[in-house]
Amino acid sequence: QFEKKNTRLDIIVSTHLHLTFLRLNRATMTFPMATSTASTAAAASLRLLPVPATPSSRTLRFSPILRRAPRALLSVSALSKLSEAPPVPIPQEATQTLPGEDALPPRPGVYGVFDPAGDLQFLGISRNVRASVEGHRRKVPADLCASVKVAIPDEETPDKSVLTNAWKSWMEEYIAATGKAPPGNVAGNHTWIGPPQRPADLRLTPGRHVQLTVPLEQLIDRLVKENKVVAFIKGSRSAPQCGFSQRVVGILEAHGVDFASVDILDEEHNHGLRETLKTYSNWPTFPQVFVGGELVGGCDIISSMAEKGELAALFQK
Ligand SMILES: N[C@@H](CCC(=O)N[C@@H](CS)C(=O)NCC(=O)O)C(=O)O
Ligand code: FES
Repeated sequence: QFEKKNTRLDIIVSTHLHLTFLRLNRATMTFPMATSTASTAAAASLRLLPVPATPSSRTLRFSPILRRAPRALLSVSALSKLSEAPPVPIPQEATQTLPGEDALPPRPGVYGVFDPAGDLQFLGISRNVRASVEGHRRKVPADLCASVKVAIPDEETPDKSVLTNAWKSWMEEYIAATGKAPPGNVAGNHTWIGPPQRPADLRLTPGRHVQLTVPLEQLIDRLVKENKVVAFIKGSRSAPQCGFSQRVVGILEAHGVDFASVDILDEEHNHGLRETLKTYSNWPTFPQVFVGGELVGGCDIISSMAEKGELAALFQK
Protein backbone atom coordinates (compact mmCIF):
# COMPACT_ATOMS: atom_id res chain seq x y z
CA GLN A 1 0.00 0.00 0.00
CA PHE A 2 2.91 2.28 0.79
CA GLU A 3 4.15 1.91 -2.76
CA LYS A 4 0.93 3.21 -4.33
CA LYS A 5 1.11 6.72 -5.69
CA ASN A 6 -0.41 9.33 -3.36
CA THR A 7 -1.10 6.72 -0.75
CA ARG A 8 -1.46 8.14 2.73
CA LEU A 9 -0.28 6.15 5.66
CA ASP A 10 -1.92 6.53 9.06
CA ILE A 11 0.67 6.43 11.76
CA ILE A 12 0.03 6.40 15.47
CA VAL A 13 2.12 8.54 17.77
CA SER A 14 2.06 7.96 21.50
CA THR A 15 2.27 11.17 23.46
CA HIS A 16 2.19 9.46 26.84
CA LEU A 17 -1.47 8.55 27.25
CA HIS A 18 -2.40 11.03 24.58
CA LEU A 19 -2.95 9.97 21.00
CA THR A 20 -2.35 11.80 17.80
CA PHE A 21 -2.75 10.46 14.31
CA LEU A 22 -0.20 11.82 11.93
CA ARG A 23 -0.71 11.46 8.25
CA LEU A 24 2.47 11.28 6.26
CA ASN A 25 2.05 11.40 2.56
CA ARG A 26 4.47 10.04 0.06
CA ALA A 27 5.99 13.40 -0.69
CA THR A 28 6.83 13.93 2.97
CA MET A 29 8.27 10.48 3.36
CA THR A 30 10.58 10.69 0.40
CA PHE A 31 11.86 14.18 1.28
CA PRO A 32 15.66 14.13 1.46
CA MET A 33 16.48 14.48 5.14
CA ALA A 34 18.87 17.38 4.64
CA THR A 35 16.29 19.53 2.91
CA SER A 36 13.42 18.78 5.26
CA THR A 37 13.10 21.74 7.61
CA ALA A 38 11.22 19.61 10.11
CA SER A 39 14.01 17.07 10.20
CA THR A 40 16.74 19.66 10.41
CA ALA A 41 14.95 21.45 13.23
CA ALA A 42 14.46 18.17 15.02
CA ALA A 43 18.07 17.17 14.60
CA ALA A 44 19.29 20.51 15.85
CA SER A 45 17.19 20.32 18.99
CA LEU A 46 18.07 16.75 19.87
CA ARG A 47 20.95 15.32 21.76
CA LEU A 48 21.56 11.66 22.24
CA LEU A 49 21.91 10.50 25.74
CA PRO A 50 25.15 8.99 26.82
CA VAL A 51 24.56 5.26 27.16
CA PRO A 52 26.84 2.33 27.94
CA ALA A 53 29.37 2.24 25.12
CA THR A 54 30.33 -0.97 23.42
CA PRO A 55 34.11 -1.40 23.05
CA SER A 56 33.78 -1.33 19.26
CA SER A 57 31.84 1.92 19.26
CA ARG A 58 33.96 4.62 17.70
CA THR A 59 31.75 7.55 18.66
CA LEU A 60 31.16 6.51 22.26
CA ARG A 61 34.62 5.59 23.44
CA PHE A 62 34.19 7.58 26.66
CA SER A 63 32.54 5.95 29.63
CA PRO A 64 29.27 7.83 29.62
CA ILE A 65 27.80 6.54 32.86
CA LEU A 66 30.83 7.61 34.89
CA ARG A 67 31.68 10.72 32.95
CA ARG A 68 29.19 12.69 30.89
CA ALA A 69 30.35 13.29 27.36
CA PRO A 70 31.41 16.83 26.63
CA ARG A 71 28.69 18.32 24.43
CA ALA A 72 31.23 18.97 21.65
CA LEU A 73 31.88 15.24 21.26
CA LEU A 74 28.28 14.66 20.31
CA SER A 75 27.84 15.74 16.76
CA VAL A 76 24.16 16.46 17.28
CA SER A 77 22.88 16.33 13.74
CA ALA A 78 24.74 13.10 12.98
CA LEU A 79 24.07 11.35 16.26
CA SER A 80 20.41 12.18 16.46
CA LYS A 81 19.72 9.76 13.59
CA LEU A 82 17.79 6.67 14.59
CA SER A 83 20.25 4.34 12.89
CA GLU A 84 23.17 5.82 14.82
CA ALA A 85 21.59 5.95 18.26
CA PRO A 86 22.97 3.22 20.52
CA PRO A 87 20.39 0.76 21.88
CA VAL A 88 19.73 0.55 25.62
CA PRO A 89 18.79 -2.99 26.69
CA ILE A 90 15.41 -3.44 28.41
CA PRO A 91 15.45 -6.22 31.05
CA GLN A 92 12.70 -8.73 30.32
CA GLU A 93 11.58 -9.39 33.89
CA ALA A 94 9.37 -6.69 35.42
CA THR A 95 11.25 -7.23 38.70
CA GLN A 96 14.57 -6.25 37.09
CA THR A 97 15.19 -2.53 37.24
CA LEU A 98 15.46 -0.48 34.07
CA PRO A 99 18.84 1.01 33.10
CA GLY A 100 19.81 4.16 35.02
CA GLU A 101 18.18 7.55 34.47
CA ASP A 102 21.25 8.67 32.52
CA ALA A 103 20.41 6.19 29.80
CA LEU A 104 16.63 6.29 30.16
CA PRO A 105 15.61 9.59 31.73
CA PRO A 106 12.19 10.56 33.10
CA ARG A 107 12.07 13.39 30.58
CA PRO A 108 10.23 14.34 27.38
CA GLY A 109 11.65 12.71 24.29
CA VAL A 110 11.36 10.34 21.39
CA TYR A 111 12.03 6.63 21.67
CA GLY A 112 12.10 3.55 19.46
CA VAL A 113 11.53 0.07 20.87
CA PHE A 114 13.28 -2.89 19.19
CA ASP A 115 12.64 -6.63 19.35
CA PRO A 116 15.43 -9.13 20.18
CA ALA A 117 16.30 -9.40 16.46
CA GLY A 118 16.93 -5.65 16.37
CA ASP A 119 13.83 -4.83 14.32
CA LEU A 120 12.09 -1.59 15.21
CA GLN A 121 8.61 -2.32 16.58
CA PHE A 122 7.35 1.06 17.73
CA LEU A 123 8.34 4.73 17.62
CA GLY A 124 6.86 6.86 20.38
CA ILE A 125 6.81 10.37 21.78
CA SER A 126 6.49 10.82 25.48
CA ARG A 127 6.46 13.48 28.18
CA ASN A 128 8.29 10.91 30.29
CA VAL A 129 10.29 8.44 28.22
CA ARG A 130 11.28 6.31 31.20
CA ALA A 131 7.65 5.93 32.37
CA SER A 132 6.51 5.08 28.84
CA VAL A 133 9.16 2.39 28.41
CA GLU A 134 8.26 1.00 31.84
CA GLY A 135 4.59 0.90 30.76
CA HIS A 136 5.43 -0.91 27.51
CA ARG A 137 7.57 -3.42 29.37
CA ARG A 138 4.62 -4.36 31.56
CA LYS A 139 1.97 -4.47 28.81
CA VAL A 140 3.72 -5.55 25.62
CA PRO A 141 4.85 -9.16 24.99
CA ALA A 142 8.51 -9.59 25.97
CA ASP A 143 9.46 -10.80 22.49
CA LEU A 144 8.67 -7.32 21.10
CA CYS A 145 10.50 -5.31 23.72
CA ALA A 146 14.26 -5.98 23.99
CA SER A 147 15.94 -2.59 23.67
CA VAL A 148 15.15 1.08 23.24
CA LYS A 149 16.80 4.02 21.49
CA VAL A 150 16.20 7.41 23.00
CA ALA A 151 16.59 11.02 21.92
CA ILE A 152 16.01 13.79 24.46
CA PRO A 153 15.73 17.48 23.55
CA ASP A 154 18.03 19.81 25.45
CA GLU A 155 15.14 21.84 26.87
CA GLU A 156 13.60 20.48 30.07
CA THR A 157 10.09 21.24 28.78
CA PRO A 158 10.34 21.26 24.99
CA ASP A 159 7.57 22.53 22.79
CA LYS A 160 5.27 19.82 21.46
CA SER A 161 6.37 20.64 17.91
CA VAL A 162 10.00 19.89 18.81
CA LEU A 163 9.01 16.39 19.89
CA THR A 164 6.72 15.84 16.92
CA ASN A 165 9.39 16.97 14.47
CA ALA A 166 11.96 14.72 16.12
CA TRP A 167 9.57 11.78 15.93
CA LYS A 168 8.85 12.59 12.32
CA SER A 169 12.54 12.76 11.50
CA TRP A 170 13.13 9.27 12.95
CA MET A 171 10.02 7.96 11.22
CA GLU A 172 11.11 9.38 7.86
CA GLU A 173 14.55 7.87 8.29
CA TYR A 174 13.09 4.46 9.11
CA ILE A 175 10.59 4.53 6.23
CA ALA A 176 13.27 5.68 3.78
CA ALA A 177 15.43 2.71 4.84
CA THR A 178 12.78 -0.01 5.02
CA GLY A 179 9.82 1.21 2.94
CA LYS A 180 7.39 0.63 5.80
CA ALA A 181 6.30 2.05 9.14
CA PRO A 182 7.13 0.14 12.34
CA PRO A 183 4.32 -2.40 12.97
CA GLY A 184 3.27 -0.80 16.27
CA ASN A 185 2.66 2.56 14.55
CA VAL A 186 0.32 1.29 11.87
CA ALA A 187 -3.28 2.38 12.46
CA GLY A 188 -5.35 -0.40 14.00
CA ASN A 189 -2.42 -1.96 15.87
CA HIS A 190 -3.24 -1.49 19.57
CA THR A 191 -0.36 -3.53 21.00
CA TRP A 192 1.57 -0.47 22.13
CA ILE A 193 -0.89 2.23 23.02
CA GLY A 194 -4.34 0.64 23.13
CA PRO A 195 -7.47 1.87 21.39
CA PRO A 196 -8.41 5.55 21.65
CA GLN A 197 -10.39 6.42 24.78
CA ARG A 198 -14.09 7.01 24.23
CA PRO A 199 -15.49 10.34 25.41
CA ALA A 200 -17.73 10.17 28.50
CA ASP A 201 -21.52 10.26 28.10
CA LEU A 202 -23.14 13.67 28.63
CA ARG A 203 -25.46 14.20 31.60
CA LEU A 204 -28.44 16.53 31.69
CA THR A 205 -28.15 17.24 35.42
CA PRO A 206 -25.50 16.88 38.14
CA GLY A 207 -27.75 14.41 40.00
CA ARG A 208 -31.22 13.91 41.43
CA HIS A 209 -30.36 15.84 44.59
CA VAL A 210 -30.18 19.06 42.54
CA GLN A 211 -33.52 20.84 42.08
CA LEU A 212 -34.00 21.81 38.40
CA THR A 213 -34.58 25.51 37.83
CA VAL A 214 -35.42 25.08 34.12
CA PRO A 215 -37.75 22.56 32.50
CA LEU A 216 -36.16 19.35 31.21
CA GLU A 217 -37.26 20.23 27.65
CA GLN A 218 -35.08 23.32 27.81
CA LEU A 219 -32.07 21.29 28.93
CA ILE A 220 -32.65 18.85 26.05
CA ASP A 221 -33.03 21.75 23.62
CA ARG A 222 -29.78 23.33 24.77
CA LEU A 223 -27.90 20.02 24.65
CA VAL A 224 -28.93 19.13 21.08
CA LYS A 225 -28.18 22.65 19.85
CA GLU A 226 -24.80 22.95 21.55
CA ASN A 227 -23.54 19.58 20.31
CA LYS A 228 -23.50 18.96 16.58
CA VAL A 229 -24.33 15.26 16.77
CA VAL A 230 -26.09 13.73 19.80
CA ALA A 231 -27.15 10.11 20.22
CA PHE A 232 -29.67 9.39 22.99
CA ILE A 233 -29.12 5.75 23.77
CA LYS A 234 -30.00 3.04 26.24
CA GLY A 235 -26.89 2.46 28.33
CA SER A 236 -23.51 4.14 28.07
CA ARG A 237 -21.53 4.63 24.92
CA SER A 238 -18.92 2.11 26.03
CA ALA A 239 -21.55 -0.40 27.21
CA PRO A 240 -24.89 0.06 25.41
CA GLN A 241 -27.73 -1.84 27.08
CA CYS A 242 -29.75 -2.60 23.96
CA GLY A 243 -28.91 -3.96 20.53
CA PHE A 244 -30.51 -0.99 18.71
CA SER A 245 -28.39 1.51 20.64
CA GLN A 246 -25.30 -0.64 20.21
CA ARG A 247 -25.82 -0.72 16.48
CA VAL A 248 -26.11 3.04 16.18
CA VAL A 249 -23.03 3.65 18.35
CA GLY A 250 -21.13 1.15 16.19
CA ILE A 251 -22.17 2.87 12.95
CA LEU A 252 -21.27 6.36 14.22
CA GLU A 253 -17.89 5.18 15.50
CA ALA A 254 -17.16 3.28 12.29
CA HIS A 255 -17.80 6.49 10.36
CA GLY A 256 -15.47 8.42 12.69
CA VAL A 257 -18.30 10.74 13.74
CA ASP A 258 -17.48 13.04 16.65
CA PHE A 259 -20.71 12.64 18.62
CA ALA A 260 -22.02 13.17 22.13
CA SER A 261 -24.00 10.38 23.78
CA VAL A 262 -26.64 10.55 26.51
CA ASP A 263 -27.76 7.49 28.48
CA ILE A 264 -31.54 7.72 28.82
CA LEU A 265 -31.50 4.89 31.37
CA ASP A 266 -29.30 6.92 33.75
CA GLU A 267 -32.00 7.80 36.29
CA GLU A 268 -29.54 9.57 38.59
CA HIS A 269 -28.39 12.20 36.07
CA ASN A 270 -31.09 12.08 33.39
CA HIS A 271 -34.21 11.53 35.48
CA GLY A 272 -37.37 11.93 33.39
CA LEU A 273 -35.48 12.09 30.09
CA ARG A 274 -36.85 8.82 28.74
CA GLU A 275 -40.44 10.08 28.59
CA THR A 276 -39.75 13.82 28.09
CA LEU A 277 -37.56 13.19 25.05
CA LYS A 278 -40.31 11.16 23.36
CA THR A 279 -42.57 14.23 23.57
CA TYR A 280 -39.80 16.70 22.66
CA SER A 281 -38.86 14.81 19.49
CA ASN A 282 -42.25 13.25 18.83
CA TRP A 283 -40.47 9.91 18.43
CA PRO A 284 -41.47 6.95 20.62
CA THR A 285 -38.31 4.85 20.74
CA PHE A 286 -34.55 4.87 21.32
CA PRO A 287 -31.94 5.36 20.03
CA GLN A 288 -32.54 8.89 18.74
CA VAL A 289 -29.86 10.67 16.75
CA PHE A 290 -29.90 14.46 16.46
CA VAL A 291 -27.77 16.45 14.03
CA GLY A 292 -27.67 20.26 14.32
CA GLY A 293 -30.57 20.23 16.78
CA GLU A 294 -32.87 18.17 14.51
CA LEU A 295 -33.90 14.56 14.96
CA VAL A 296 -32.58 12.41 12.11
CA GLY A 297 -34.01 9.11 13.32
CA GLY A 298 -33.38 5.88 15.16
CA CYS A 299 -31.62 2.64 14.39
CA ASP A 300 -33.53 1.78 11.17
CA ILE A 301 -32.98 5.21 9.62
CA ILE A 302 -29.29 5.49 10.58
CA SER A 303 -28.63 1.91 9.37
CA SER A 304 -30.30 2.48 6.04
CA MET A 305 -28.49 5.81 5.53
CA ALA A 306 -25.19 4.05 6.29
CA GLU A 307 -25.98 1.34 3.73
CA LYS A 308 -26.80 3.95 1.08
CA GLY A 309 -23.60 5.88 1.84
CA GLU A 310 -25.55 8.95 2.96
CA LEU A 311 -23.97 9.41 6.39
CA ALA A 312 -20.82 11.27 5.37
CA ALA A 313 -22.90 14.04 3.76
CA LEU A 314 -25.20 14.19 6.79
CA PHE A 315 -22.38 14.70 9.28
CA GLN A 316 -20.53 17.17 7.10
CA LYS A 317 -23.45 19.60 7.17
N1 LIG B 1 -37.20 0.56 15.03
C1 LIG B 1 -36.55 1.28 16.10
C2 LIG B 1 -35.94 0.27 17.04
C3 LIG B 1 -35.74 0.85 18.41
C4 LIG B 1 -36.79 0.38 19.40
O1 LIG B 1 -37.73 -0.36 19.02
N2 LIG B 1 -36.62 0.78 20.66
C5 LIG B 1 -37.53 0.38 21.69
C6 LIG B 1 -36.90 -0.76 22.47
S1 LIG B 1 -35.23 -0.46 22.89
C7 LIG B 1 -37.79 1.56 22.60
O2 LIG B 1 -36.98 2.47 22.70
N3 LIG B 1 -38.94 1.58 23.25
C8 LIG B 1 -39.36 2.66 24.09
C9 LIG B 1 -38.78 2.65 25.47
O3 LIG B 1 -38.09 1.68 25.83
O4 LIG B 1 -39.02 3.60 26.20
C10 LIG B 1 -35.44 2.17 15.52
O5 LIG B 1 -35.27 2.22 14.32
O6 LIG B 1 -34.73 2.83 16.29
S1 FES C 1 -34.08 -2.62 25.50
FE1 FES C 1 -34.99 -4.32 24.69
S2 FES C 1 -34.99 -4.02 22.59
FE2 FES C 1 -34.05 -2.30 23.45
